[in-house]
Amino acid sequence: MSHLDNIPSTPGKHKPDKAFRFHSAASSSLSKLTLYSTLFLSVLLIFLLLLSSPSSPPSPRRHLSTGTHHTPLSLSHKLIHKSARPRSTTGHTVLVTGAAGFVGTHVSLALKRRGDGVLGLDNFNHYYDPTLKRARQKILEKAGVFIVEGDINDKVLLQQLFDAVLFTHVMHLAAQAGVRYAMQNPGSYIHSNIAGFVNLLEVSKSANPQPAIIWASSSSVYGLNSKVPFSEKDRTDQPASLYAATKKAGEEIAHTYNHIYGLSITGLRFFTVYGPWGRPDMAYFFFTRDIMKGKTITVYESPDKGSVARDFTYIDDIVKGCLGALDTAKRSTGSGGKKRGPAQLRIFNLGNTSPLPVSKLVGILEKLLKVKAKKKVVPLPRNGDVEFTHANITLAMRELGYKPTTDLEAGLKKFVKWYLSFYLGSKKKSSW
Ligand SMILES: O=C(O)[C@H]1O[C@H](OP(=O)(O)OP(=O)(O)OC[C@H]2O[C@@H](n3ccc(=O)[nH]c3=O)[C@H](O)[C@@H]2O)[C@H](O)[C@@H](O)[C@@H]1O
Repeated sequence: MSHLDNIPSTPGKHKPDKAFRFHSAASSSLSKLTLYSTLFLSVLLIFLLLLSSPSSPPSPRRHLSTGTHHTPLSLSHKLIHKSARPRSTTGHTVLVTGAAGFVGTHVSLALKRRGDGVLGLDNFNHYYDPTLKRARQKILEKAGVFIVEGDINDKVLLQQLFDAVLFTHVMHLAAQAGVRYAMQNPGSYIHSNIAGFVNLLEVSKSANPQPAIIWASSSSVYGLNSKVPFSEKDRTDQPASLYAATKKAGEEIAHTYNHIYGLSITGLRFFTVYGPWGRPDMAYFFFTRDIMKGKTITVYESPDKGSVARDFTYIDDIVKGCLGALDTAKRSTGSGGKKRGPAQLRIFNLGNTSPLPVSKLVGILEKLLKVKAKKKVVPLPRNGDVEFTHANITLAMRELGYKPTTDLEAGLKKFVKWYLSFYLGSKKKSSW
């Protein structure tokens, strides 16, 4: 018989035996004293805890963070409505996630400038220097775009935003970007690119009316394909990185939400986007920094000693593609979580159609910076990078009116001008 057999399954039904009753009588006054002291101390402790902890009001009343400071909801609401209000009744009302990111900032500005209402959302994470994100936020604030600081995984926050504003569109650009970083921090890709995306779609599908969704997929979904140029009809089932796998998963998830809930969804496969206010984790950006500092850069070459190549695409061209996708997006057909009919589901390549070797990128930077790069050429490591990318953009040209016009040299010239002015205070001012 184990000691557990003496413990009653239901409190109060246990009848103590004689020995137990004797022991109880002898120690009853001591037990009472201990009990009262414990009770008193517990009450005191709870009281002290209540006094010291900040009150955490229920979610609808909590404060929305505006980035640099916390603003009460009432004040945020004013800013939110002002930012999200289109200039005319024909304008769109767009939620831009990842608004303080590279593409997010450019797209938000373009939308606002042409008269659409834009509300930004960004978590200002530290994947790369957040001071750059804060600088982009300042530019957006000047243009009248307000960024709510928060994560796409925060369902309560998203719900608050959707309750406050009837978004016609969501431009979903928040993501964990970067191909190589996926080996260091795989969880962040699942968190943002899968869980965060699902969360956003959940809130969107329940909205009434549902917004149309335009979101950033990636050229990396073509993975190890060797047939070029990459067409939307090609297979995308051999990703070379976890990053690519999460973007591919996003495309399948988009299909599900379109199928079940009638959400109109357009995915855009961006091809190595570069330009002013770009991402410091990308090669063109840190090559510039390192060449300027006289630091050695590592240039990858393919196993056959050929150069690794990318279909580098300039940011202004990408912005036009994003706006084209938004303007041609049809309405979602569902409302309040119920599908009412088939809805639009699209996927487009947004590339430049003229891939160039990374060695060419380095050559252009050397010329623009007037500095000879210290190069170390190494075989492409197994780090998630693919050997080449090349977009077929026929579909985007036809459906979105997409037509890239900036070649790598012209685009890098604008980038270098911005870089020198932003980081070194060069007198040659960049456009914004
Ligand atoms: O097209 C895309 O979808 C992707 O484009 C970029 O990814 P990637 O093309 O790899 O851009 P970079 O990281 O800037 O690399 C550009 C080229 O430089 C090469 N590289 C990179 C780093 C390095 O140290 N040396 C080097 O030669 C890479 O192999 C690649 O060929 C972005 O980082 C991804 O977020 C995006 O999704």
